[in-house]
This record gives sequence, structure tokens and C-alpha cells, in this order.
Amino acid sequence: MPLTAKRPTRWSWRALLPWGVGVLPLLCGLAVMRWQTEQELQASSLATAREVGVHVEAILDSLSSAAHHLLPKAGLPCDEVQLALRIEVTRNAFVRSTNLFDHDRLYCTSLFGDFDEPVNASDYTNGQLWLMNGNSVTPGQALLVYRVNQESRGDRGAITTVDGRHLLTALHLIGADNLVKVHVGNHWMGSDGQVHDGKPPLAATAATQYASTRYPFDVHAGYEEGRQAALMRSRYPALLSLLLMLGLAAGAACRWQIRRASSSRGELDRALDADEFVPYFQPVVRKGDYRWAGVEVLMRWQHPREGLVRPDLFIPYAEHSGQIVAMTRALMLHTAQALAPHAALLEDGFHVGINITADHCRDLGLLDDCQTFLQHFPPGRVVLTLELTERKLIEPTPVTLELFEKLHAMGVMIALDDFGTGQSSLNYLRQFQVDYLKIDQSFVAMIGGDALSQHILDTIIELSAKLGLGIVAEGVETEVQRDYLARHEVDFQQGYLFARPMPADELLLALAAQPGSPQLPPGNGPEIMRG
Ligand SMILES: Nc1nc2c(ncn2[C@@H]2O[C@@H]3COP(=O)(O)O[C@H]4[C@@H](O)[C@H](n5cnc6c(=O)[nH]c(N)nc65)O[C@@H]4COP(=O)(O)O[C@H]3[C@H]2O)c(=O)[nH]1
Repeated sequence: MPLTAKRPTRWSWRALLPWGVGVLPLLCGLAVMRWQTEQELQASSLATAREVGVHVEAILDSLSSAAHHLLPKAGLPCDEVQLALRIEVTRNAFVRSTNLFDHDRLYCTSLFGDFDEPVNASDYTNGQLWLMNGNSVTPGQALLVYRVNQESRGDRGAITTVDGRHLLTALHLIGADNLVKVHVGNHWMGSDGQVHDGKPPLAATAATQYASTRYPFDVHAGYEEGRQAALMRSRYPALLSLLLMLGLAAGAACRWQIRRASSSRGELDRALDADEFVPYFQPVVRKGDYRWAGVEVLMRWQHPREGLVRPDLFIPYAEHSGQIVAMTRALMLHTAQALAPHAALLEDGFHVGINITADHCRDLGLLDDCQTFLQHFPPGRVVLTLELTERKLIEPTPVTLELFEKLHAMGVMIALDDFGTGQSSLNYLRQFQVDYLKIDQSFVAMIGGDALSQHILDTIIELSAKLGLGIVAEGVETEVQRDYLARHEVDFQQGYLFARPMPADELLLALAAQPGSPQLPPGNGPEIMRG
């Protein structure tokens, strides 16, 4: 179908749908990738937290073992136990210092020997662990302190410490790309090695936690903001580009389909508004004198850019979209306006054939169109003949039957077009009160051909005679065909042999030129005569 006239873009669903279709595969793919990377980061985060946790537990095992060795010595004089304290520091890789306390005062340390400093059990989580921000020996440097007291005396026991750098090494080596934090009571240490107060902040991505069941600490892990997007970009670059291309292709295909459908419909609507559908007329001659007894009205599209467009290029779409009803109404009006002022040129009972389709038979609207058409002419001057095609099946519903009954009552004739080519020709004959059969041009073309084809043509002619129907032969191109049809008493003939479809001006000119025809009133003739 030819297309023209660009219309202003409107943000309707037609404009938005291709974007939606294009974005959909991308969104679905991104959702799957997001879910997958989320699972992956979560699993890796949990594994890191657990690994760091297990390592810290191993360090604490070392502190606990040293502390428990020294525990029975708590309360003994410092010069008696000092060597034992130093031996534990030497024997345990992670132990930085060992200490004994009595009456809640630190009285002996591996570094200084005799010492005196208060020990407050409440500084320790569960009375056991304290993450300190340094002590008097190494101020500002993280220190994890383990405390254990004798079962019988809560104010007497042993204290061992580990340097925060051991924890830091674990955080850096195990959780290299992870934001891992060791949390003890109201203090925590991150990969900056500093001890902070309070609870550690949750990581933006895949925040997980490992809580030790053996010591009162937990490990928080997770990733910084944007980690997931970065992982998706690095993991799925090929898939992302594929999805992008798929989305583009789907969006473009959808846009093309919508434009095709909407532009065809919109284009027909525009042409209808601009009155671009015009009638062409092909004469139908009667047997005997071959005088023009009527015309078949054939639609043409006077397209502003493409010129005159043949009906087979747009009628099928118009029939499919249902726009054919409005187009036929406009065509009938044009026909009436072109012929009515020159009705004197038409002999009484002049046949005007209009093609209709199944869409016209869905309601009784066609009655008004026919009525309006006939009102343009003096009574009895024209006989309106509706030509039914079988391109869409016409159902014999109560509405259709009522329509045909009322059309007949109005004097409108019904012809079956292209008779013999469709599957329902005979059914139509039974179901609807038909007046004429139009033999399809393919049968007329068989004249002079093989015997079987000719038999089929003869049978159609006989059938119409037996049913008392008028018969019109279409597509008569040769004198042999004309004479054969005349010998077989075919009532009317139509074809290039007599005349090709022509515009109204030419038709009126030719009608006026027929012998015995009244002349057109001066100044009232068709364009072609006046020019
Ligand atoms: N080869 C050959 N062809 C001949 C000869 N005599 C006439 N024809 C062509 O045969 C077609 C006859 O019309 P149709 O069977 O109703 O077939 C029509 C009809 O089914 C449809 N059509 C045309 N106008 C309308 C309309 O207003 N409404 C509907 N629904 N369909 C229409 O389009 C079809 C084609 O129309 P056209 O192109 O005008 O083609 C016309 C006409 O030009 C001949 O001797 N030899």
C-alpha cells in the first residue's frame, strides 16, 4: 500500500510499545544477572566472614591455652611466676603478653614483672574478651585481650593479649576485596586497623555475619556500593551486549510492525478525509445491440504522490480492517454526484453495480446508503445492483437475511460476483435471494479452449437459466468470446472488448455520443467535453 503524509508523533502506546519491547529482554536479562551476582556475592561474603572468624578463633585458642596454663599460678608471688609468663609468650606464636591478676588488680606481667593496675571485669565482653585501642606499651595500636578467672575466685585469673596486627593480616589476606570487620562487644576493628566504638556499619552489598559460638565476637563482611554492577560488567560483557542487541532488534521489529499496521490504517483514513477514493466506470453491454445497459463502479485511489492506485493494492487491506464500509459509502456518494446531474443520459433502468463485502452485511446501515444513492435519481432511472464477492464469507444471520429482504423491497438487485471461483457460490445461491450471476473472467477466458472448461462455462449459463437468474459475463476481450456468449443467450457482457474502466467525464462523454442519446445540456457537460 502506498504511504504518505508524515503525522506528528504522539506519545501513545504505539510510540511507547517498541521501547517497552526493546527494554524487556534487557530488563529480564539484567534481573537474572543481578540475582545471580547477588547470590554469588552473598556466598563469597559469608565464606569470607566464616574464614576470618575461624582464624580469629584459632588465635583466641592460642590465647586461651596460654591463659589456662597460667591460671593455677594466679595469686602466687610475681617473682615465682614471671618465668612461666615469659615461657608462654615464647611458646605461643600469637601471644604478645601474659599477665596475672589478683583482687582485680594486675600484679604481674611478662614484660614488666611486678605491676599494679586495676582490672575491671565489666570491660570484657562476657568477662572474657576486650578489643582495646592500645595500652600503655603500644598506645593507639589495636589489642585483643583474653581474660579468664579461677572458678572459685572471680577476682583472680590470667590475661593474655594478641597484637591487633595479627587480626589485620587476617582481614587483609582473607577478605582482600571484602569490607570485613571484627566485632567484640562495643568495639570493632576494620581493615584500617583502628578500633572504633559501637556496632560496625552494615556493608552496602551482600552484608553477612559470622557469629562465633566459641568466643564472644562476630565477623561482619560485605562489599561496597557498586560492587555488584562492577561484577556484572566484568562477568557478563558478552551477554550484556547480546541482550542490548536483542532488545534493539525486538524494539525495531515491533516499531516496524506497528508503523506498518497503523500507517496503512491511518493512510486510508487520511485518504478518506481527503476524498481520494474516486469511482471508475466499466460499461456493461446488453445482448443483441451491445448498447451500454449499465456500469460497474470500480474504486480507484487518486493518491497525491503515487498517482492512480489499482484497487487490488488497497481493497484487501480495507476489507481486512473494516474501513471498506466507509470507503464504499463515500464511493456511492461520489458516483451519485457524478451521474445524477446527467441522469438524462441514462436510459431507464440503467444498472449501476457497486461491490460490497461481508462487512456491509453485519447491520442494516447499507439500507440507508442505498436509499441515499437512489434518491439522487428520478424514480426508475437507475437500478442499483450490489455485487457480492466471496473474499470474506457472508453468514446467513437473521440480520443479513433481513438486510437482503429490505434491499429487494427497495428495488436493489443482488449479483454474485466472480461466480464459480469461490467455495460458497452455490451456498450463496440457496441462502440469499440472488438476481444475477457474474461469470468470472477466468471462465470466459476458457472459450475456445479445451472441451472440459467449456462444459463448465456452459453449465453455469444453464444453471442461471434454470434458476431464472440474469447472467453477466466478465472479462470479454475477443470477438470469439463475445459471439460465443451471445449464442448462449448471456444477458450482459463486460470487458475490454467493449470498454475499459474510465473516469466519470469519459463515461458521460461516451454516453452522450451513443446513437439516440440526448445531448448534454450546454455548459453542464463533463470536464472533458467542456475543455
Ligand atoms: N483482464 C481483464 N480484466 C478486466 C476486463 N474487464 C474488466 N476487467 C477488470 O476486472 C475487474 C472486475 O471487477 P471485479 O471482478 O469486481 O474485481 C474487483 C473487485 O473485486 C475489487 N474492487 C474494485 N472496486 C471495488 C469496490 O468499490 N469495493 C470492493 N469491495 N471491491 C472493489 O477489485 C477488483 C479489481 O478491480 P479492477 O482492478 O478495477 O479490475 C476490474 C476490471 O478492470 C477484461 O476484459 N480483461
